[in-house]
Amino acid sequence: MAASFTRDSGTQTPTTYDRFQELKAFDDSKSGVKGLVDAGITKIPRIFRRPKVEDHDSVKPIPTQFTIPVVNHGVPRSVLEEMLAAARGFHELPTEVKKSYYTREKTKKVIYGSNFDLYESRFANWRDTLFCVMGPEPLHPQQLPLVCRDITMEYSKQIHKLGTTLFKLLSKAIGLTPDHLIGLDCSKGHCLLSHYYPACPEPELTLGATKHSDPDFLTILLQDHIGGLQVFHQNLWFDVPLLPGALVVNIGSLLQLISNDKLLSVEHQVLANEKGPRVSVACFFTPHLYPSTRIYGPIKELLSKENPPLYRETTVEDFISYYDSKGLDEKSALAHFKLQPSLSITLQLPKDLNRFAQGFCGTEYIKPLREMMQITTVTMYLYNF
Ligand SMILES: O=C(O)CCC(=O)C(=O)O
Ligand SMILES: [Fe+2]
Repeated sequence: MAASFTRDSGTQTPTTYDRFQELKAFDDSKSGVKGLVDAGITKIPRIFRRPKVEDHDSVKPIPTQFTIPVVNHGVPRSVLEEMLAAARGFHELPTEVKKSYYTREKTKKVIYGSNFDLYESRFANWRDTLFCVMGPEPLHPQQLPLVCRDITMEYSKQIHKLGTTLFKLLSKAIGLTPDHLIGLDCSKGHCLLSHYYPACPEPELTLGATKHSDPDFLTILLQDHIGGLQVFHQNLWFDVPLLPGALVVNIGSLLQLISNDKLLSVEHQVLANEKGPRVSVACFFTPHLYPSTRIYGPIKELLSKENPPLYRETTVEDFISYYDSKGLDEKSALAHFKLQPSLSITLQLPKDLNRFAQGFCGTEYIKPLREMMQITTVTMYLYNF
């Protein structure tokens, strides 16, 4: 029995409850957050309650100097509208139909679920998702639910083309040849996540999506007219303005890593809302959808004496499993891959080697030192005089 401890949001009163059992009951229902809303709940279950944080209150409208650049994307408006309608159509199918796609098995290409990190996260998000792996192996259309089949294939094709163009522009923007990022397989794998954020009876107590940066190269996001997407910039939350027909493009943390911080990923969250449902469709360009032996690290052509590597190299598997192990949490996973300057410490040891033997300089000493200074490498010079 995994009883855990939580704080009753708003009241600071500690309460204990069997969180695991509640998560499992929700998971076993296979009907997602929409199932709860359809059942007529008027209070959100405890598993969705977020701990109180201050930055939630500091939402500011975007000042003029933070306007988001707008460019022509070339995807017909009708394709965007049909994709949103079909995503909504799927989530509004009878639960019995959706259940056949409900799984936590990550190897499936079409997955309906709620909170991929349900058992790892500190609180569950108020949203359900249909996840479809679209490339590099073309998905067989028959695997898609009929209600969104044709438009998903078309949308995927158009967005993949747009993504390829963006990778060429981004390569040039950071001083590489146009095909450099594509040569690193940045556009090779892509998936679509059709999110559904049902109307929430207590929106201020939870979130549609917890603060995170996307663990991919690039995300192209289509959202409907409801709003709620916010980006974290200079320690403040900013609403992403709703621009009908626009697609939001976010740099993911893997592109930040390989560009050695020339391109920065953006932390974002989605507020829960009373007026939903809100629908969005995110396209992730990511290498974790197919077997890859590539090692990703800062691109050599971007490095110099003045620009040393800021991140260590990683396999795709390690990168994704680190994200998966901690869920869509509020800490940046990229910090885990950051190289820390190594530090040399000179210790003058007393002649009496007994002190050494007693652990003056043993692991008991080094471990807290590492933690305190957050360093990964300690070089020690031992003197004996
Ligand atoms: O629904 C949105 O606007 C954002 C979705 C998102 O952040 C994601 O899929 O990673
Ligand atoms: Fe995201």
